[in-house]
Amino acid sequence: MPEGRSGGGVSRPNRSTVRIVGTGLIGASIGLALSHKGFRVLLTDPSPTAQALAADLGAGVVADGEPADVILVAAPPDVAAQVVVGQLTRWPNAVVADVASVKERVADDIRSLAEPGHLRRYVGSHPMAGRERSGAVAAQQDLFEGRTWVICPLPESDPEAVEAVHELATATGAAVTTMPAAEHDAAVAVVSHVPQLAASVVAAQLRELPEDAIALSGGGIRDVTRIAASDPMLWTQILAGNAGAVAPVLNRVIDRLTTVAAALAGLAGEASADGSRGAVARLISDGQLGHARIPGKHGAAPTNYATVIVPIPDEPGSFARLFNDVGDAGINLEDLRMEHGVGAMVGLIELSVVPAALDRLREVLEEKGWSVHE
Ligand SMILES: NC(=O)C1=CN([C@@H]2O[C@H](COP(=O)(O)OP(=O)(O)OC[C@H]3O[C@@H](n4cnc5c(N)ncnc54)[C@H](O)[C@@H]3O)[C@@H](O)[C@H]2O)C=CC1
Ligand SMILES: O=C(O)C(=O)Cc1ccc(O)cc1
Repeated sequence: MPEGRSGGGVSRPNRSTVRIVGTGLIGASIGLALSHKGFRVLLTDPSPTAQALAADLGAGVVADGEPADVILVAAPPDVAAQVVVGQLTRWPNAVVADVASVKERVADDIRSLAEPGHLRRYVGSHPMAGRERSGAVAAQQDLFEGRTWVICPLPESDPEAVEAVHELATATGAAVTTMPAAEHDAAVAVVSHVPQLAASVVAAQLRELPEDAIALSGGGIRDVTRIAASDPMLWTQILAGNAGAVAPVLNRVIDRLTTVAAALAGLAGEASADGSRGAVARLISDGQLGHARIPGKHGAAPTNYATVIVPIPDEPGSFARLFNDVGDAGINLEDLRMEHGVGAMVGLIELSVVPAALDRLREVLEEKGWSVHE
């Protein structure tokens, strides 16, 4: 799509070569997925080590001077706009997209830095998949499989450019949805940014806990705090970049917690207890209703899977034996979780299947000598 050609005359770009700028967790994961699908992937990162590592892991090749049809900027949010503008300027025929977790701030910065004529080649985007770890070493080829990838075009974005980014996102296995940047930012404030703060504040309570208290940690605290292991630098940038949308949601959370804290103080005898149990129950019940709305795999309607818990010995080959036994019986595992047993060398594997497969799963496992718990 050469600069200066606009309107109906824009030709369909050749999308076979993709450049990824920023080869950390997300950049390298995209590179792995697209390389696997036969795209030629070029890698660029200001850190020579990050760039070489991504190439070594199979995310693409380092080829700085070679042009690409589409450039995906997977740099940290606070430099994303400036990197996008640099790429739009350096490669006048390329579509340029970013994958930053915040969209309105990045779009505003691009608009103020870029030449207006370049904006038609820019498309904002955000894969709703990630990990609590950084760098190419944590990259996964299937990271985007079945996850949502949001595209936030500018009003100026050329439909061909949007289509090019749509095609790449789809090639990673993601399901694409399109929405304005402001709507995206309001949504991720609730489904991603406040959850990060909630995980961090709960995990922070563990810092001073005595060893024998921390030893009681089970599935609940692990589930609620998994993303507390995230990178503080990245998350400071994300939260600062979406501060306007996050602050009001956080205030609503604080209001609800304040109500429950007052109710519990009442029940503890420090104040009036009238209505206290109702306030506590309302919060837990509203949480239940909200939780039930989280979509299932591949964005499908929420599904209640049936689960069994299987203790496995902490020794080489146990996992493989269990999975082979399930696989040989033709049973599809929908999900699995593992907890480490306390005080014994066992792991507790929670296997999730569709309810109709539960009896067969239980039967097969017992036949093969596994003990099975509900
Ligand atoms: N971590 C996550 O779970 C998700 C992150 N994102 C977004 O993806 C982007 C990248 O995040 P991660 O891969 O997690 O971070 P990361 O820290 O793993 O990788 C970032 C990479 O960008 C490079 N970089 C730094 N400055 C640069 C510059 N000026 N130009 C080009 N590259 C530069 C770094 O050397 C590093 O290799 C961020 O914008 C983030 O908001 C989107 C979805 C999920
Ligand atoms: O680890 C998880 O479950 C996540 O949800 C990670 C994540 C982090 C940042 C994003 O912008 C999108 C997804």
